[in-house]
Amino acid sequence: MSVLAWDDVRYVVKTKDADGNNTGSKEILRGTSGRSSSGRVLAVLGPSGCGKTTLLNALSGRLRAKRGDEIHGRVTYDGASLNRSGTSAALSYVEQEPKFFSNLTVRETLTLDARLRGKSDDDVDELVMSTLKKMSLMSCADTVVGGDTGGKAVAGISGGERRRLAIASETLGLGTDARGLVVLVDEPTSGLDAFQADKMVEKLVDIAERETACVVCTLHQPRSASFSKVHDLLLLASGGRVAYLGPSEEVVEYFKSIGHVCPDHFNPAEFVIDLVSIDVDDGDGDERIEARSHERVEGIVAAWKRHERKTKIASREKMETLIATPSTKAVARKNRCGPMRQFRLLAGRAWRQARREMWVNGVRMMASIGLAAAFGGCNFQVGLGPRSVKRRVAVLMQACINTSMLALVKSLNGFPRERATVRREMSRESGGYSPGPYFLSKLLIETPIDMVFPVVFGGVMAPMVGLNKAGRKMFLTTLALQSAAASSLGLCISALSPNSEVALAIGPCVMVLNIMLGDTSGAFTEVPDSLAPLSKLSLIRHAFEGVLCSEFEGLVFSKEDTDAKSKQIAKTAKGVKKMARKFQDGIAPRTGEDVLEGLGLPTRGHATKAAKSQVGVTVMNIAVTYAALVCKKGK
Ligand SMILES: Nc1ncnc2c1ncn2[C@@H]1O[C@H](COP(=O)(O)OP(=O)(O)OP(=O)(O)O)[C@@H](O)[C@H]1O
Repeated sequence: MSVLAWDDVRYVVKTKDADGNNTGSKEILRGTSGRSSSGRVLAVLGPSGCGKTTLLNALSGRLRAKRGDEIHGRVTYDGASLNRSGTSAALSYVEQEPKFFSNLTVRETLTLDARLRGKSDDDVDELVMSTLKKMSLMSCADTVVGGDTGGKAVAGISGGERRRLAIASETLGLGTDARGLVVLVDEPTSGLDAFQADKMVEKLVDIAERETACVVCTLHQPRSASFSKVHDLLLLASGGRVAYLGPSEEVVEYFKSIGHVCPDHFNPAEFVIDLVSIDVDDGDGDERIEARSHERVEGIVAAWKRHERKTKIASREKMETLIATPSTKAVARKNRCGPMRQFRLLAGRAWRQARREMWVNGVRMMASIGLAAAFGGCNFQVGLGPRSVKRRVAVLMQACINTSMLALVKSLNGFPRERATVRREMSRESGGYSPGPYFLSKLLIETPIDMVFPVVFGGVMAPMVGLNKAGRKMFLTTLALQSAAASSLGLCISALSPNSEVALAIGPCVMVLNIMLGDTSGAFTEVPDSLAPLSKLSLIRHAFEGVLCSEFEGLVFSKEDTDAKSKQIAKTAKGVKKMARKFQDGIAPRTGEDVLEGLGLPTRGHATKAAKSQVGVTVMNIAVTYAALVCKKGK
């Protein structure tokens, strides 16, 4: 038998008021100790806010101390520190609200997990099938999981099925591992009806017994039938103080021995939770009720300390014996596949996810065509007269901004939500994957799809406006590259931001700065000399220069404007004369090269250079995103 033990786990956080001022500190766990044995389920029970989830996070090594917080204590498995590499146990953590890729079916999700754990193709089908059966997921095996992974929210499996899938996904195939298995499950029954909750507890007991795993789960108000199924119980009072730790069947007897008798036909779980709960004075003036419940809880905690002290010598001897026994399972084995295989598997998932989001892509396509029609309609056939220069420049700038904004918002909106799922998977000790294969597969699948929309937008708009046909190919290429550059900026901001709200707040501001620094030609704004070096980082600048050059190179202007608006102006003799004079005096440009010269841009081959700069900015953003993913892996 193996033992998961934790000793004197303390967690103190700095507290702040609503205005962010320090108000002191709060001791969430005040030295919690306990143990759980392999092949058994330990249920952590206690009133709301007593620290059950915090304890589970501490056991899994997920508790992250912010500045000023304190974490102490030791968690061991068979005497070796649990959260160090080379421990003799695989650790699986099942979150309260598990997140998955929404468009994959239950079977596909488990198949990918099995493959990421390095199972051979021959074993995968059998393993997935047996897991589906064991976790009662056969009826929904081919239903999409659902939820929201960044595209649109998808209807999928029920809450209970989702929880069972999470447990299956985290423990898949680990029973065949040479190491021990620790499964930590946070609130597996919350939100389920009593029958489903009972079934869930049965599954946990089954995993513990079949896989000889240490299963530790937090439970909310289990009904008597569920309570009788778990092997051991850890009852916590406020501050994570232990009120009982031992076999669940002995809890009633123990409390009887300290003067708290469970009435007949009463759910023992409810009885013990009530005993350690504080009856808060609800303002009816009877403060004695609250004082009495405080007194009762303090008495129970003190009684447990005395009881523990009495039994300590015996239990310590037992523990030392266990630690001294060399574990037959103490063979650390890396349970994952190589980066190339990870890449292939994750690219397959990214493609499936994207393919099944065709509805969203259809909407994006309609929006691109609609916007192009609006742009084209407002600037219909600008002609080749002197006035068309200004209109061309304006339309090109608008196209760059529109393309950038759409791509930026898409990645700001989607990536942080996808990261929540990916973070869970990456941090898995077994069957996890590295940021590199994930990120590369995402880029290779999604970027080409994202580039289609600006090409459609430009392809519809350009002939409507009457843009230069000779430069059309380069114009569309620049817009496509711009979409990739803006999307990479969105990924970068999302990866550096702590959450999607921060990313969505910062993203548009960064884009506005890009726009401000993007017009070095002075067509719309002047960039001060001091900020000129920064403008090299502006993705709008490179796109704008690219589309200007592709548009104006080789263009020859006519003497007169032929569009309706210009004809209207030309009706006045004064207007006609003014325009003709400008053209003769050489003030109005005669060729596109004149325009480019006037804007301070090279007259030949600059569009290709600008495209290279766009690629440079994109690569830089991707590199920063990758570095952030590596640094924040598992956080
Ligand atoms: N970072 C934090 N800063 C301040 N207080 C915190 C922090 N994390 C947790 N708490 C507080 O610590 C207490 C324990 O939280 P925890 O989520 O572990 O309780 P719980 O027993 O799981 O509750 P529930 O059963 O309601 O889910 C709560 O009062 C919570 O508000």
